[in-house]
Amino acid sequence: MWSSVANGRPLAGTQLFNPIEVGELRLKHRLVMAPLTRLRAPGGVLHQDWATQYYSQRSQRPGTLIITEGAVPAPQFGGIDNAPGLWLPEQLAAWKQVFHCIHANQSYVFVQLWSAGAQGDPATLARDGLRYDAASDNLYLTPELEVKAIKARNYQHGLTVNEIEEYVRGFVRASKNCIEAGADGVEIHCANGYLLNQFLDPFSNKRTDDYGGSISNRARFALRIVDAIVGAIGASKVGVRLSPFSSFGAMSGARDPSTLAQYAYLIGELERRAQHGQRLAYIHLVDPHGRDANEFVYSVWKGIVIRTGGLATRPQVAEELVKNDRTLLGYGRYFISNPDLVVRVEYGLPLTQYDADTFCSWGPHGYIDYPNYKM
Ligand SMILES: Cc1cc2nc3c(=O)[nH]c(=O)nc-3n(C[C@H](O)[C@H](O)[C@H](O)COP(=O)(O)O)c2cc1C
Repeated sequence: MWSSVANGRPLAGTQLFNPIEVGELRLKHRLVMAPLTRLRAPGGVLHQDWATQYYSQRSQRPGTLIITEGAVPAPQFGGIDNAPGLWLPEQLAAWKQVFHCIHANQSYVFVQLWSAGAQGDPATLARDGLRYDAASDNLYLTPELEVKAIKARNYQHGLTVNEIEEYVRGFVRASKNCIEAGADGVEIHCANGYLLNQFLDPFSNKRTDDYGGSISNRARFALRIVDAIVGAIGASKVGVRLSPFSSFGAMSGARDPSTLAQYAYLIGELERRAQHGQRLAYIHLVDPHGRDANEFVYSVWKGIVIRTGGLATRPQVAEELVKNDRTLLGYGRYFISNPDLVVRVEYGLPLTQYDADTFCSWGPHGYIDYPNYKM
């Protein structure tokens, strides 16, 4: 039923399997489950049985850090049907079960906080009486989104300063909800072309106020959110995800000459806060194919770094990256199809190939029916 791909090189005995401290947590190894949207949460409520089983399977190795799929702090943050939410009691009750089963495995969980912005669906938002938010008015990421917005008469809306403050409050409320429900922390999603990335990128941010125009202004929204969440739950419970050189979601990536400066500034600001006693748990980078571009992070940021992208089939790259003593490795797609990925990477066991058609489909197939490796 499932096909497999060779893995090959066991990473047992490398630094990947040495324990490490991340915030207040002591992980037993450095292989992290990257955030993976599965869109199986109608009304924003995770399926009680499937979701607990899914996360329980993937946290089976004690001491693993799980970063959850992107979760939406409030309806206005979304526009993506079946993404889990963080505002209703029934949504939080379902999350509570998930956290409980991860902890029962002696593993840990950070919830990814997601705001789609212009990557939300303007028609879905219009159906629910919600704005189609972004950094700037009518500056569509793609011609397809423009057509959709016009058809739905829900034109792209650049956030006002008051609305920015509403978002900040929404992020804080959701972070507190996560901690109260038992999560170990939250990851702020500033990557992959979603709302906070849209503010960072000069292609999608043409604002002329305090939130646009200069590198420091474009970073202001992300830093406001970091500071507000840190004030609410503490720096050691907060991570930030960035994708500096990725063009996913129509972002500029390596095409814009200010990308390196933009992210060096933002990460430098996070390091400055760290040196004043507010060190975040980690910075999580989505690596582009030529991953060397992200090496600058180590000269700016002195805390924990997670590197994600294409590592499952390239164990030699993983081995090289993890030689750095403050690096953890994130695995995405192959964690979907290999619930026991940690042991497979450890011993170089074959990997089950993932089925992309079931990444965001409905039902338990491709979600909780991938098997452990049979020795
Ligand atoms: C089905 C799917 C869903 C994803 N959902 C998210 C998400 O919710 N948040 C996020 O930051 N990245 C998301 N990603 C990106 C992954 O976290 C990861 O960066 C990417 O898959 C590259 O890692 P990999 O090569 O190990 O798969 C998703 C990727 C896939 C394939």
